[in-house]
Amino acid sequence: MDKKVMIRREVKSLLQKMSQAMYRERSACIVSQLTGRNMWKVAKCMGVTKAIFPEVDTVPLIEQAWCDEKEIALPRVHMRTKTMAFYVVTSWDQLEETKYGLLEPVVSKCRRVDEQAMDLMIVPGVAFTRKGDRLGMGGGFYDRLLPAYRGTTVSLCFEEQLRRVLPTEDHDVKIDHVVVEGDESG
Ligand SMILES: Nc1nc2c(c(=O)[nH]1)N(C=O)[C@@H](CNc1ccc(C(=O)N[C@@H](CCC(=O)O)C(=O)O)cc1)CN2
Ligand SMILES: Nc1ncnc2c1ncn2[C@@H]1O[C@H](COP(=O)(O)OP(=O)(O)OP(=O)(O)O)[C@@H](O)[C@H]1O
Repeated sequence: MDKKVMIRREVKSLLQKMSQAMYRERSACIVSQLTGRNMWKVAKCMGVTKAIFPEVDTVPLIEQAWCDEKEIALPRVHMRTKTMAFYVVTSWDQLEETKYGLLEPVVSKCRRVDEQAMDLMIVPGVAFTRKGDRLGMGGGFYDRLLPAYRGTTVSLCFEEQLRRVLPTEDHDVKIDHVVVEGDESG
């Protein structure tokens, strides 16, 4: 079996054991590690996805951003071109479930924001290394987006998602910071 497919399965089955309550609690803890850091404090406009299990839950992150009066933008994917466009979201009713099981902005209710205008991109993934290698869901969306992006990138990582090594390809873009569960926040 393809190595990437195998790792995605492994990580999912490791995290599947977690209860919903635990998932929320552990995610909130990782999010607070991020919000304690300088990169969060200085960020004015951030890109983030509505997480899908086993990704770290981003609900507390989105609500903290609203609290802190930071702009938060979510992507809408274009499957045919494998590209994404980001829209500033200010309340949950601006999101809708789309055909890929994602929760995405309703274009008519939100303002489009260019990726160049964002200063912190929270990049989703299934597995990471401390060096910033990332294995995603497999669309290659972020590998296409990130070369043109100039701001900081960060990913949120449960212990079970951390790997010593991951298979990499030439097009893969490294993440600047991986916030690993349980690490000292600096
Ligand atoms: N929570 C979350 N949202 C995210 C991402 C993510 O990793 N996590 N993405 C990160 O990139 C983008 C969406 N990535 C996706 C990747 C694959 C498929 C998917 O369903 N693929 C099908 C084939 C679809 C097709 O080509 O027609 C499949 O794998 O069977 C959907 C979304 C944007 N939103
Ligand atoms: N910059 C790129 N240009 C063209 N094709 C790309 C690029 N990046 C990735 N791809 C293609 O997209 C597919 C998925 O790539 P990959 O497995 O690296 O995705 P991923 O990083 O796991 O997913 P995602 O970025 O959506 O979270 C592969 O077929 C890959 O060749």
